[in-house]
Amino acid sequence: MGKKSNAKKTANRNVGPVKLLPQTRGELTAVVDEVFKRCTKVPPAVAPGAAQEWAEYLEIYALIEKIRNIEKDIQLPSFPRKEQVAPFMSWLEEKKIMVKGVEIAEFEEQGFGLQATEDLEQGQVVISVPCEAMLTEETARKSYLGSLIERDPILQHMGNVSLALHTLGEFVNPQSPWQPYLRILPSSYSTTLYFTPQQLQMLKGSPILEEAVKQFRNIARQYSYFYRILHSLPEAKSWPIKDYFTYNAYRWAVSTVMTRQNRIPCKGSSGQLALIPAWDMANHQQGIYSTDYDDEKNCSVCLAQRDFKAGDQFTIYYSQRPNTELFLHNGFVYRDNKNDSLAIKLGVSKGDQLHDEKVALLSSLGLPSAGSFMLIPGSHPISPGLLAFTRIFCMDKASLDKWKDDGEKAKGLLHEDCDVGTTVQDKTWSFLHTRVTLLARAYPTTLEDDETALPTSSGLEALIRSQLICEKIILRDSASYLSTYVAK
Ligand SMILES: C[S@@+](CC[C@H](N)C(=O)[O-])C[C@H]1O[C@@H](n2cnc3c(N)ncnc32)[C@H](O)[C@@H]1O
Repeated sequence: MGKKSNAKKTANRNVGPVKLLPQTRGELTAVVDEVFKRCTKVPPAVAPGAAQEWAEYLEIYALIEKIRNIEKDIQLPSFPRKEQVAPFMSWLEEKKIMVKGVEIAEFEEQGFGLQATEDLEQGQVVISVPCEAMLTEETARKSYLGSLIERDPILQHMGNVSLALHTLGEFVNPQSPWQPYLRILPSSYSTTLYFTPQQLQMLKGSPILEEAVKQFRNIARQYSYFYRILHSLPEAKSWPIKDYFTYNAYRWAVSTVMTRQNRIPCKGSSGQLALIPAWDMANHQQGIYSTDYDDEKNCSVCLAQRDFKAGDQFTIYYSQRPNTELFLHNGFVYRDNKNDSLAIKLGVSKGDQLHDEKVALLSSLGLPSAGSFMLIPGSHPISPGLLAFTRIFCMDKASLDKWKDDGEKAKGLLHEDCDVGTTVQDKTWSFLHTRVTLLARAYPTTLEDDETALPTSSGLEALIRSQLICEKIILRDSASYLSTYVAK
């Protein structure tokens, strides 16, 4: 949760990177090549099953562990986090970053955050950050990595990857103007990139598992791809990033960007990703979005989302993310998340005799023929999209004919009180009930197991248990809601 402090380590910014012996470098390059080969192989025509994906993940994980072991002496500079607060505050002034009425403080498992030093009124400007102080896709292009970013297809199209390399490139460059900002960042994260296979296995049953495996593979691929570039490109020889580019360093940079990035407007385009110093010290709380961009002054502005009393934690509202996304992209879970949901994967089979009719009716409602449909917390757990999909999925030819030609009438399928006839409706409830029951059974632990274990868990285990509890509560409430219809 962005919390790990490196307070016990001593600052070693004058220590240069450790050079590997030629033989060790050769050994490392061979393992990196193997990771690259495995992560870039053309996927088979038929998607591999979960068991095969897991087996491949374990193989790539073992190779990455080998790499981490060879690279273990090449460490990023580390700085005791608390000691960076004073220099960071001076740097904010120098860069004309305005921070009024809040200061940096520690908030247990949330890591660093902001604390109100005076009463703040809703709508009051608390932080404003000029664009020139941020790390952005544009500053990445202007940095020493610019020539690579200009011609590399991945860096051209993936702003987050280019920002991650830029962040690492500046962190290992003692001359970087962003040093006081980069030194105050967490040294480790709770994103799934830091999970062991045993910890990932605890997520069995959760839709997060498949996504986390994909994410791990993507980052392993990117690491091996950039390793090969940085060790073959002639101009990279003098780049500070080259000697520090390890799997651990890349994972850190990717997690930094993943957990802190924001999109800011950019003339003539849809915007660009940025790391916004000081604003990104605020933790998340359910509420209203209160970050704005002042085009005239070219700065990001953060307003108080509500009244805060002196001493309160000053929080912002990140976005409408369900916990599965907060878990995957931000490394935390928000209990009582009003925007929570749990995805059920459904699709109309190509072999279904009514496939074309069903797909046509689904698309008239803007629904896909296959994809993720949501269960939501609360008294009506079947989201409109899930309800309409399942109704159409369960229709026979006569029902489909009845609904197909009138787009307006078809919209009624999104509403629970719409009369679709008892046969279709009964099938719908029964299908959903069975599905929800099966999903709940796919987890190796029960809701009670996780609730009992949570108070004595800590770190990543506590994070995983919290997520499992949120998912299982949605499933439990959905099953109980559906059973009232199925029992009738
Ligand atoms: C933009 S940073 C906020 C500052 C961060 N806490 C730090 O120590 O630098 C976002 C990260 O803060 C943590 N965080 C934010 N809001 C949280 C919350 N409500 N509960 C737990 N962790 C939270 C998560 O680790 C998240 O990835």
